[in-house]
Formats: sequence, structure tokens, C-alpha cells
Amino acid sequence: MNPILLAICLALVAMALLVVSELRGRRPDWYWYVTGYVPAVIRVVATWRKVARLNDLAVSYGSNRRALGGLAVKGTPLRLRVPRLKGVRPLPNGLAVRVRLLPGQTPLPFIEASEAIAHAWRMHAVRVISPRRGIVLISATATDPLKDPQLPRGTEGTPLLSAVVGALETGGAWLVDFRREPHWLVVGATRSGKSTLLARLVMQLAPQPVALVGVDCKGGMELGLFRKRLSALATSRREAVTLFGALVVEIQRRMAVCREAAARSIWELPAEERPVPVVVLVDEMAELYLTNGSKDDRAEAEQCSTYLLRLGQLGAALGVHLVIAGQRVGSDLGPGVTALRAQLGGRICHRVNDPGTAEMTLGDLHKDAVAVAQTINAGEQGVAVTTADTVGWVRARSHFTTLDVVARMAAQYADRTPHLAFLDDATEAGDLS
Ligand SMILES: Nc1ncnc2c1ncn2[C@@H]1O[C@H](COP(=O)(O)OP(=O)(O)OP(=O)(O)O)[C@@H](O)[C@H]1O
Repeated sequence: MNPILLAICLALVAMALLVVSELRGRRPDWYWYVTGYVPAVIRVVATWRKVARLNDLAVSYGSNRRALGGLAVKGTPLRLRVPRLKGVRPLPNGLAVRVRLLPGQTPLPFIEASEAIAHAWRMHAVRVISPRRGIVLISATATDPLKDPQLPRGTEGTPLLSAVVGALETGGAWLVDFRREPHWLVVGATRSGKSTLLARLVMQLAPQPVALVGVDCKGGMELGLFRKRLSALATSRREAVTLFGALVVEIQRRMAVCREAAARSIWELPAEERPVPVVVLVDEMAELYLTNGSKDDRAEAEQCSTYLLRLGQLGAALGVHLVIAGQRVGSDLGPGVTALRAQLGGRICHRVNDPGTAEMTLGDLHKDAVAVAQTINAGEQGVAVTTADTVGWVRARSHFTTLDVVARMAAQYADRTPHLAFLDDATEAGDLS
């Protein structure tokens, strides 16, 4: 071979390798499209018939009974029909395949076969959903995107009352959007990543025209770090009762304003008349419910529970939003907890210590997500199962931001902290920090 041609070929190969290794580090999605996607599609198409047959995803419309020498014999039908793949499309870290179900089939066997499909296609995980009747969508991810999640591009400048808190397993941004889902329940064992998530929420909401209010009955040790950007902070249940009570009165005032203006929510009011949205962050809900058994203590907990429930029921349209975090959630905390949970449509379940908490957090909405939440291990801090609008639920990981950084950011936006006049009386009377 001509030595010049050889040198050019070698240089081209070296350049290609360099580009690929750069892509791997900087644009993992492109790296996947260039190196992994095509072989994966070939594997999917080549193995589909076998996978379908072995996992009872194929059907036969012939009888499985035959007459052999005058005897009726029952066996496995030979002519199996395999449901058709309706096209494969790339995802940033995997692929998605639509399958048209055959008459008589349901999505359940496909969901149960997820693990087998993941092995056959050599994928990290497979998720099966049914976006519409007669169709299942199989989404496969090639590697665990939550090992080292990168914040997706183009997530700067999120809309009002929404916060990018991390990355989804599907490669998209993990968005907590209070306009779409007004109230959230955040659960996780100790050191599972709850405070980091709350901090991330504060960080994202700090620049927005939103009042942040903290309830941290652990003496304000966690939320106190962001005090400069909080419009109020309650550090005991007594203070929380005062705060919630004032918010309930404010909600009633807002209701009257909306009624007067024939508006069904504050968002239908003219911008200049619209009251500021309030996001109430509660760290450790159990502190609000547990009592020492004394009459006064029980009455205080009941009052607190009633106010919270009212905020949950009425706050959504009136711009009062709840984020309730806790290590565990169960009906043993008090009868108000289950009723409150029904109001908290957004759910985030980190690693939990008891199956009951995972069930309580996700089970009423998505039974299949409970088992997934229980597989999160102690090394996966920040990983959670969260509710998501189009796919029901999804695994996600919060973006790790140190508390120092968030505290600095809270101080930087201190001048944007709205003054909540309806809390003045309580603050002046010393009932609120
Ligand atoms: N998204 C994340 N990515 C990587 N590491 C994380 C993430 N979130 C949390 N961690 C790690 O886990 C540690 C504990 O997190 P965090 O304090 O948020 O947990 P927690 O659930 O609030 O615990 P506690 O209930 O004890 O306050 C953090 O110091 C950090 O090292």
C-alpha cells in the first residue's frame, strides 16, 4: 500500500477515535447514537420473535387440542403469532419500540417480561407502558443514566413556579412544576437525599417572584440556612400552627378577591392584582403529627393537621403550594395523614426503610412503582421514583448541590424575598421567627 495513503488512513482512524472518545465524555447521547444505537436495533429486531415466544407474548388462534389415533391430545399450539414491532426510535440513552397487541392480548405479560427483554437486548433496564389501547411502548435504557446524571441542556430560565431539580432516567429534565401539580410529598430515609432536593427547589425558585415559607421543626437547622430568601420560617409546631392559620386566612381573602373578579383562580386575575404565589416547604412532617400524649399537645397536632389539610384542599387555585417532606409516612402518624396525602398529587419517593412508606407514597397512584422504589439502595443518594404526567412514574436523580452553594444563592436573591403582610401580626406578637 502507498505509504502516504496508509498515513492518511491511520490519521483518519485516529481522528475518528478521538472524536468518539470526546463524545463519550461531553455528549453521551451522541456517543450512544454513533456507537450503540444501530447494534441495539439489530439485536431488538433479530431477537424479537424468540423473546416473544419464550415469554408468552405470542398467541395462537388455532386449537391446542388434536385428535391423535382416536385420542384427544392437549399440547402447545405450533402456529404462534408474534405481535408486530411498529418501529424503533432512538432515545438519548436507549431506544423505544411500539408493539401492536394482537386481539386478546393485554399489556400485563409485556410488563412482566421487562426483565427478560432487558437481558435479551443487553440493556440496563426496560420499561413497558401502554400509551393507548392496543399498543404497548417498550422503552429500553442502555446504561444507568442516574449514575452520574448531567443536567439536560436548555433548562436555564424555567417558567414561573417550576424548578429543574435533576435528571430523569429517560434523559430529560426532572421538573417540579407547581402549576401542573400544585402539592408534593417528598419521602426518604435519613441520608437518602431529601434535604438536597429541597435545597435544589429553593435554589431554582429563589430568583422567581415567589414567596418561600419554611417549616422546619428540627429547630430550623436545615431550612434556616436559606433564611434570607424565606418570607417566614417556623421552627416549632406551635409556630407552624400560627403560620398555617395565617395562610388559611389569606387563602380565604384570596378566595373573596377571586369571587369578586369572577375568577376561578388567581391566574385569571389581572397581573397587577394577582397575589404572590407562596410555596410552603415542610421538613420532617412527622414532627407536626407526633404528640407526647398530653391533651394540649394532641390538640395542637390536630389543629396543625386540620390547617394543612385546608391548605392542601384550597391552596392550589389560590397560589399556595405545599411541599411536605418526611422520613416516613403512615396512617399511624394520625388520621389526617392519609387525607393530606390525597391532596399531594406530586410524589417523590427516595430510598425508604420500610415497605409501608413506599406503598403509602406511591401505592395509591402507581402500584408497579412501589417495588421499583424499594430497589433504591443506600449508595444511590438522590435517586427517587417520582410521578410524571405522561408516563405515570419515572426514576430520577436530583442534581447534587451543596447546601453552602444554595445558602449563598439564597443570600444573593434576598432582595427578591416578598414581604407577606398577612404574617406581620404573628411576627410582631413573637409567634413566628
Ligand atoms: N442527588 C445526589 N447526588 C449525589 N449525592 C447526593 C445527592 N443527594 C444527596 N446526596 C448525598 O447524600 C447526603 C445526604 O443527603 P441529604 O442530606 O439530602 O439527605 P436527607 O434525606 O435529607 O437526610 P436527613 O433526613 O438525615 O436530613 C448528602 O450529603 C450528599 O453527600
